[in-house]
Amino acid sequence: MRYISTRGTAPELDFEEAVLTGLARDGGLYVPAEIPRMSPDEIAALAGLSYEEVAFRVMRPFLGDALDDETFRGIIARAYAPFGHAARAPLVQLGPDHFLLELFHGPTLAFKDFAMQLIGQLFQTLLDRNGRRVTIVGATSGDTGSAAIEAFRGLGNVDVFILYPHGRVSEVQRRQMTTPTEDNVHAIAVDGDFDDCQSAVKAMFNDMDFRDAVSLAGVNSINWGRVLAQVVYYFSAATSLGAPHRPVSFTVPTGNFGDIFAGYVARAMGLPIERLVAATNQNDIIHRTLQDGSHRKTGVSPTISPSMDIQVSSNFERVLFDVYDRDGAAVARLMDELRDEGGFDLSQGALSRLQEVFASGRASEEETLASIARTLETATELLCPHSAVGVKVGEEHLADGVPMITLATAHPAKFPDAVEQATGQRPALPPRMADIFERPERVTRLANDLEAIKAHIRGNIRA
Ligand SMILES: Cc1ncc(COP(=O)(O)O)c(C=O)c1O
Ligand SMILES: N[C@@H](CCOP(=O)(O)O)C(=O)O
Repeated sequence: MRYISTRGTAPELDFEEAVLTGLARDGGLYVPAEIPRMSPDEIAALAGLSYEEVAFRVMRPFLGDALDDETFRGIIARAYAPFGHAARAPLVQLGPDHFLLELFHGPTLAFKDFAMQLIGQLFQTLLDRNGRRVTIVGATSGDTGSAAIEAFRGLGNVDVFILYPHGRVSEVQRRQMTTPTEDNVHAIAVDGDFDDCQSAVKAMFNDMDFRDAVSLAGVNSINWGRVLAQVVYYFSAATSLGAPHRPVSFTVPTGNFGDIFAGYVARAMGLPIERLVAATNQNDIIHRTLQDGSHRKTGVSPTISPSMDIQVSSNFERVLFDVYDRDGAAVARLMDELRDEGGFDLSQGALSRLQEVFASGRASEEETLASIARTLETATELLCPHSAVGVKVGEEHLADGVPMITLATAHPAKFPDAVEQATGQRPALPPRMADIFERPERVTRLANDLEAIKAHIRGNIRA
């Protein structure tokens, strides 16, 4: 299995190098040279299997000879053992054709744990066997950072630095990043928004001296391994509702486009997905783009679903690569336009190809609060604001006879203020996290200044 860059000029890599490398050296994102397909019989055989077995069968074809089967099964088993639900990703019914896929039963209560727990185990195995160490630098709007810190805390050959936008994550999210005591993990509060943090991370990858000097690695969805691990729950959910014998649709609360891109990969592998619906909050660049092909940044505005407060959706580049016939030079031109002019227009052909697969919708702040309240009343399900955006948009895309599965991406207790505002109920954290508000915090606040951030990282890597 070979991996190629969406900008066409970086070296092709195998699975191990693609995962450890992160951003391609031409600034692009790695994708498989070809997506492996599963036959209808292979997909049907997944129904009723454990989540871990589905994970093994779905991900195995992407690994090539990077790991033997026994080692990979061990990685999967350790990754999902800490989850608080036997099904890992249970489905609950919201209405006759509407289902909710609960992805918040992992250690940090967000869907990020599905991939990050796996990546943590994968990195340990690959680094130990090669005697390597890396510096992970990540950007977060709240959930990726806490999941990464949880997955890598205490590891001897990994230092982790997480950049989050100061004042723009929930208190629980912040404390999940600032209260771990291990000296290999570092939270950095940046005076900026998530796009600034992500842009700093990409700039560090594009600075070859810095990149090589610190052995930079990435665990944002820049990393192909992150996307791959998220493909699995599309298969587990769809097969439990009758796929491949009947198609299903998914609605995905969307920010950086990583989660919905995983659904796109599942579809390309042969899973019969009729529609992938991107649900955005008022930071709606993806919704606007899918409506009329105009992809324009407008600046990030803070919302009650802060993890989706994103306007530069990193993984959109991966789908552009496909709808531009895998022409890396064309993708590089679009990305240059986005950087230099703040946006670009899709060709009519590219837009039509996107619209064959994707639909979209948005939710205002009021609609998000109403969605939380309504879902509690009609289905006794307490939603986080991101999942509420998804449910509102999912409801608008119900089609007779095709089950709609909306992804519930975080636990409501991570966003208690919004949930209380909508319902009067303040959701409790699980007992193991109950003392998070008493633990001391450790965080460095920095200006949105690339050189200052790099200097801080260099100065805090363990010898
Ligand atoms: C709770 C939650 N929902 C939705 C999203 C959006 O997912 P993606 O960035 O993969 O589009 C995020 C952030 O990634 C998140 O943390
Ligand atoms: N919403 C994310 C943003 C970055 O996520 P990634 O999945 O693209 O790495 C977050 O919570 O940090």
